[in-house]
Amino acid sequence: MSSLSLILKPLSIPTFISDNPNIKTFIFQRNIPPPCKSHCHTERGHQFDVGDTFFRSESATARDLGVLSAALYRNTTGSLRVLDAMCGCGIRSLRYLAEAEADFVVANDANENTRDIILGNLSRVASGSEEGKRWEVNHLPATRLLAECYLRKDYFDLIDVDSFGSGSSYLRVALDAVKLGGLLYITSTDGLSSGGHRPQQSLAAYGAYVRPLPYSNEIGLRMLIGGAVREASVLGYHVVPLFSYYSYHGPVFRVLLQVKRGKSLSSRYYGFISYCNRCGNTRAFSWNELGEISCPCSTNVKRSIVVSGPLWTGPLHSAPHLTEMMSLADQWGWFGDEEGKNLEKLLKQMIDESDPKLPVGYLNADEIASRAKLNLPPLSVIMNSLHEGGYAVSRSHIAPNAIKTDCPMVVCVKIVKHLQQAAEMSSCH
Ligand SMILES: C[S@@+](CC[C@H](N)C(=O)[O-])C[C@H]1O[C@@H](n2cnc3c(N)ncnc32)[C@H](O)[C@@H]1O
Repeated sequence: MSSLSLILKPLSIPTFISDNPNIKTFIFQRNIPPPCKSHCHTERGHQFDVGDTFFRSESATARDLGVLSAALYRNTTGSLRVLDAMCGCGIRSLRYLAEAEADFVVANDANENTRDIILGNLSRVASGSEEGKRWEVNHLPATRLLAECYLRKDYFDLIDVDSFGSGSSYLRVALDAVKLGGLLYITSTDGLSSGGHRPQQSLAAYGAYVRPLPYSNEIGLRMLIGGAVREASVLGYHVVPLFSYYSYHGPVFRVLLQVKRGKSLSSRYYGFISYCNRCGNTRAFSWNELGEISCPCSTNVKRSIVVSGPLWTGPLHSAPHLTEMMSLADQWGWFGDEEGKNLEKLLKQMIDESDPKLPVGYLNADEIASRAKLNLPPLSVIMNSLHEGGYAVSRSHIAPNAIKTDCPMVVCVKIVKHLQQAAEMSSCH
């Protein structure tokens, strides 16, 4: 220990910050949370330092969703070991420890320069210390860390992979290292592939040939889940999406999957999606029907139908899981402020989207308007009419200016025209 730190020892001033590594060690050994040093942020009441690490405050919602699910998992199973494979400044690890009360968290980031920032932030969790073995910090490439965990049979309840790009190269190793019944929180930021602009890339990453469809951001989620379904199936597992979340900041596609024993490559929820440019009809179908793709409206199938797949065609969320997330967030008092209201709205929309009658995709208001050749009334008015007509309908959390419905586009266009006529007639009277 340096003479300087010896001099400072009796003072043990928590507000003292020094670049001298000996003094820093002294502070950590006493488990006194050092104050935030630079680039301070606060999220859900936790103050933390981001330094020069990669951090986006816009990802707070994705972190909220992960923490709620982790806490629910812990409440159900009684334990929670988390591997935060790409932790940046360690904010997720901190929140899994403090809010979800994880028993143990591995905070990993390949970039060694993040170490001091992560250590500083995790030491803010009152009962945590590296020595106390409630958390540890690593700097390995995520694939290597996950493979080593698997080889040691050190399985985790929750593996969070907050990667850049398609994220597909982490799927197999993450599936290997997660417990059966455990959770995988995976990411893609590959908006070009979901838009259908790089079908070769989506084929390489997820085994799905994706072409441009009007609900590309939902396709991004289905592509990611489909890739996980395929990888899980190789290992004899299947995955169930507990929620799927799209954020236009990035864009970022995030999916929380529960991993279970038994294969799931059945045609029920894994197949192809076709969209007819002529009538706007979307259809999900299995590989058995690949030879007979058609649309009732179409005379020239080849020209007017776009097909993508294979992808996940099943539910994007589990409504019971989302309902539990809602009540936990409410119990934690999260819905009080502006940010909380947005989260509450998001969870409600996701629950509405989980109606099993709702098909794949959504109808964009602009597309309905251009097919009807008129300005649309508010979406809430259209949704009421669709409800009255006996159709299932909800908003989409993915596209604010769209609706999900089992009403075919042609019928929807007729309803909109009818609404317009009714509005014109009532204005004449
Ligand atoms: C999107 S950021 C993580 C943000 C963080 N999870 C959060 O919520 O603030 C991705 C992080 O992964 C790290 N990274 C990139 N490639 C990696 C790899 N192959 N293995 C582990 N970490 C990696 C980067 O250094 C970066 O900090």
